[in-house]
Amino acid sequence: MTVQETVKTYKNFIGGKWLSSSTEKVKPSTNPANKDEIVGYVQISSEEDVDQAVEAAKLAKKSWRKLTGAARGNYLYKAANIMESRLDEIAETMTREMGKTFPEAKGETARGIAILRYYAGEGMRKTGDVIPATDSKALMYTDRVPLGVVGLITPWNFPVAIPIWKMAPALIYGNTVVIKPAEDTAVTAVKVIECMEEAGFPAGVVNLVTGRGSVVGNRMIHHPDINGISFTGSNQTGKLVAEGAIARGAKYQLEMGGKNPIIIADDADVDAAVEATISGGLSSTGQKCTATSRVIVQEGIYERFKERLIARTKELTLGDGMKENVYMGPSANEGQLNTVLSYIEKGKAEGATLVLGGNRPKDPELQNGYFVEPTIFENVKSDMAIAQEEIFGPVLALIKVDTIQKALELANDVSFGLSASIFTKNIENAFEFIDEIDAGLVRVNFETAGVELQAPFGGMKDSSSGSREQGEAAKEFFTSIKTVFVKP
Ligand SMILES: NC(=O)C1=CN([C@@H]2O[C@H](COP(=O)(O)OP(=O)(O)OC[C@H]3O[C@@H](n4cnc5c(N)ncnc54)[C@H](O)[C@@H]3O)[C@@H](O)[C@H]2O)C=CC1
Ligand SMILES: O=C(O)CCC(=O)C(=O)O
Repeated sequence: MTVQETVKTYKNFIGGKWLSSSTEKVKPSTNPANKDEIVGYVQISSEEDVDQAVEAAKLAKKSWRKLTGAARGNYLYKAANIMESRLDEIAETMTREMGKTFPEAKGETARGIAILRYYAGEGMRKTGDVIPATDSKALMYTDRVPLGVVGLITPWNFPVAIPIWKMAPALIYGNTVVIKPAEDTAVTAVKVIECMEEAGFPAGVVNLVTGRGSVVGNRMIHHPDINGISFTGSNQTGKLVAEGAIARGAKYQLEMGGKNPIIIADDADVDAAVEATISGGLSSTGQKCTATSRVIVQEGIYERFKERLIARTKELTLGDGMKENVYMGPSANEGQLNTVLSYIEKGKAEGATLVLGGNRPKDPELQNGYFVEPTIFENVKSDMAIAQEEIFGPVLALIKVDTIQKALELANDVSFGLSASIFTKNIENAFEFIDEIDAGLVRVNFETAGVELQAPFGGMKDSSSGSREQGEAAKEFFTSIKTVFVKP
């Protein structure tokens, strides 16, 4: 391919060095708001590049593990400070690479910095317990030890937060890392790794290899020296990660899709419920695994809620996320746009009523990007594809119900179980919802999206492999427990 000289080429980071792939091939990472704009070129790496990165991580693991937690934490603190000094630049790269608005990208980068600091502090916290032994002279205790080399496969929808919420706990608990970011957001990932390089992490502790999932990701799944794999992305790829990891006895962790319900009870605060539905369903162009998509509304409030939702959604500005006052950017890539458009067609074909949007916008300024209008359907039945399958786009499906019991039943009538929310002033309804809902993240009078970095995050049913990320829960995946018995 012809490479534009003025656009920077970004390399892999292996064993503390920036290296071109053995394929000598690069690919452009483009702006979904303007597909002619190339943000940077990234390496199309080979299996050999992965092998080299794993070898570097293997070589580094002993001395990294031997450092104290506090010493490892200092590297994370330094990386956080460096990232903070580059916050706007990294956020701008994120907006240009995947389309979310600049304020959202800044918020996410700030979240990445906070995650680094949270786990830096974790280096000073306890790694085990003393347990009474049956022998009164013996000391019995547990200690958390690292897995060794961990492979991290990350998606494009949170190009800073997800890589960091996997890397930071992996590193603080003493693992070395090989990360493969999504191709669409590889430049942003490189910039995060640059901050870690500048923080002075020893060579081989952090390695980055960019490229195709089917090559780089696949090699990571099957590499005999990768002791654990943490993955976020589609259910389809998640299954491959699980199968490959089980086949060779490696530990794995999957965070996958969602089809998240919000229940609006008759007694809900309509304005608050509408704002939460918009924020949960349409911010980041609906491209969050925690995004709201099934909007289950009790009949007494239905018309008021619907009218207000439509009116507020009409006010949202669609456009290039770098422009001021834009609420919603484009879909992150052409495939994603086509997926969203095909679900809109399916919704119409299945008999749901389109009440807003449903098309690509007509604005001439938006013709060169992957834009789609915020879309609302009503008369949606729970078994329709738009109510069952993850769309990952700005599409809301309104389902009318007569009772809260019916709302709860429908909220659970889906194969996913990531997040769920209810808007109600009735405490009994709220607690019944908390009790009954099959979801890993449960909200009352708050949107379905957004996570707290210090709390466990993960889903039930098809949304995850059952493990939890973030907060203290990350320790479960990134460490093994040694039970020690010492007899003098
Ligand atoms: N849970 C979440 O946060 C996410 C969910 N998705 C869902 O997945 C759909 C498709 O998006 P994609 O980007 O195609 O997801 P994906 O699952 O293909 O990509 C996620 C990561 O897996 C890698 N990958 C792809 N194929 C692989 C393979 N054979 N072996 C190992 N790694 C592989 C990708 O390169 C990327 O780094 C979206 O429409 C959405 O429904 C996508 C991204 C994030
Ligand atoms: O809602 C969030 O902030 C995180 C969502 C998430 O983890 C994802 O979409 O992959």
